[in-house]
Amino acid sequence: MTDLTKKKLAGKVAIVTGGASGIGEATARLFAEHGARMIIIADIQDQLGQQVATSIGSHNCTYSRCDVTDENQVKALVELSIQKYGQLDIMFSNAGIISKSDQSILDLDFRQFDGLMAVNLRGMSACVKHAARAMVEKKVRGSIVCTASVAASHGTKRRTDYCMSKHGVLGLVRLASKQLGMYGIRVNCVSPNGLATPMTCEVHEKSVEEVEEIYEAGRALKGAVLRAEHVADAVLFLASDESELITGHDLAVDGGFQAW
Ligand SMILES: NC(=O)c1ccc[n+]([C@@H]2O[C@H](COP(=O)([O-])OP(=O)(O)OC[C@H]3O[C@@H](n4cnc5c(N)ncnc54)[C@H](O)[C@@H]3O)[C@@H](O)[C@H]2O)c1
Repeated sequence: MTDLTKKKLAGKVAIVTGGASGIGEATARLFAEHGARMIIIADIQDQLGQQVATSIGSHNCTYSRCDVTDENQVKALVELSIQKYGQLDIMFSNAGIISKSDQSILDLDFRQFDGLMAVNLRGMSACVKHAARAMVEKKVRGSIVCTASVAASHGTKRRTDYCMSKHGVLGLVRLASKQLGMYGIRVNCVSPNGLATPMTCEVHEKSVEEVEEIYEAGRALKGAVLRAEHVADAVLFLASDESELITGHDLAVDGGFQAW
């Protein structure tokens, strides 16, 4: 019989990139509720990241500055996990950005494109690479979860660079799941459609309520608001042993956005 009181991440060590805010913060909090031994919040917002870590508790959460665009910083982050906490069981590679300007392919600005790709695709690839290397070396049957988006599998009328970057994340997840399966390492992603986080409120220049209204219109499922906690639930499932046989999967958390 399933033990409903069992903590799903008991004893696990996890890294959450972009953990100072939004989906990453909600996930770090949920990982702590589910008994993770240590959660390392990695971000570039030092004050916020430290605040989140302190509010979760210094016994099971810490903040470490890491700019995911710099491979050496990602490598050092993973080494910190191994040196201080003995292993790395879960990498939630979630840090991401969205461009302010709403360019189409006709006016694609490659400076902006390069800046976004450096975080959303190169940064994510560095996190998968170094987490996987540590897991292979330590013979840990780890779980790597990336944050993709509904824009990973659909074309968009706007946000050209973002859409391309998230298609790349889906490719990364699929190929890494094939390549790392022989080591017992699983690689999956979650794909939310729009929700109100600091990132989307800033880009739309609108309040939380206004942003929620914009995205709600695109969903089949009415009467529920998509929040970061819903995405965190999906990440927890993919990070935990409950999804032991699931790899290479893109789990949509979109209220039926992709159902047509
Ligand atoms: N909010 C949405 O509607 C939505 C939908 C689909 C996918 N996503 C994805 O969810 C992820 C999290 O976004 P969010 O909505 O929670 O936004 P957010 O802005 O609240 O959180 C993103 C975090 O990533 C951090 N970050 C940015 N650049 C970084 C870097 N170079 N190195 C380390 N950390 C960095 C930020 O400081 C921030 O704390 C992103 O990958 C985003 O693309 C968001």
